[in-house]
Amino acid sequence: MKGTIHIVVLGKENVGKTAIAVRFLTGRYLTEYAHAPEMTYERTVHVDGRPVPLKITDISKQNIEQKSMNKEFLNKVDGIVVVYAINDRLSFEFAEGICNWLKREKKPHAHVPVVLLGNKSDLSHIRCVNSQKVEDLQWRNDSYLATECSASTETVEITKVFNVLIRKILERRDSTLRPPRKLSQNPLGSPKVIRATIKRRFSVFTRERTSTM
Ligand SMILES: Nc1nc2c(ncn2[C@@H]2O[C@H](COP(=O)(O)OP(=O)(O)OP(=O)(O)O)[C@@H](O)[C@H]2O)c(=O)[nH]1
Repeated sequence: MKGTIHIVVLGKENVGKTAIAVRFLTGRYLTEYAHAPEMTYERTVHVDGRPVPLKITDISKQNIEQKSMNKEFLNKVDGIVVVYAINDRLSFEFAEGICNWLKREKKPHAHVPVVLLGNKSDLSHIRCVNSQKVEDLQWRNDSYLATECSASTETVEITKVFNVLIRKILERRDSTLRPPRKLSQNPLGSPKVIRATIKRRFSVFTRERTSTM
């Protein structure tokens, strides 16, 4: 569909990538999900009352490694969610590895926003990754955000995260579509500015002349 936003969800196996995508798109949690190297879901969602055609691709670990060879991959995505589970240290290290890879590879696409999302926050009693949660969901460096959620217990937090990401993508897209600002007809500026500049220049001569008298 024209104007479709494409978000990819990356991360180690079993961290809840499918659960997060399904939770956001349907509001439901199913406990067991089919394990596939790559799943794509398409749906129109509404953000701030605006209909947004959305495609979410959930990519498994072995497929990410293949994708990293593919230089075209980042050209085609609008936003990235990197998921780890807060009770799985290795999944966090894997997610960090993806973020570092993205930093290196996406240099020409530095505007692609990335969310680092710690899932399974309902398992905080067996947490082994420090909390990354930020209540206000503020972007760092304008294109990076880290927070946590639980696909098993609630929809609100996941919806917030995706909405913040979609808003950021739309903002970027709208600003590139906006026509360039009209430059002033006169390269020197408006008549008022020109008059003020001339007056300033002449006042120097007047002062110099009076001081020699
Ligand atoms: N406690 C808890 N379990 C979760 C949560 N999200 C997902 N799970 C469970 O974690 C397991 C893996 O979830 P998936 O969504 O299949 O994970 P995935 O990352 O897509 O896994 P792959 O398809 O193997 O890459 C399932 O048994 C889910 O029920 C969560 O927020 N809390």
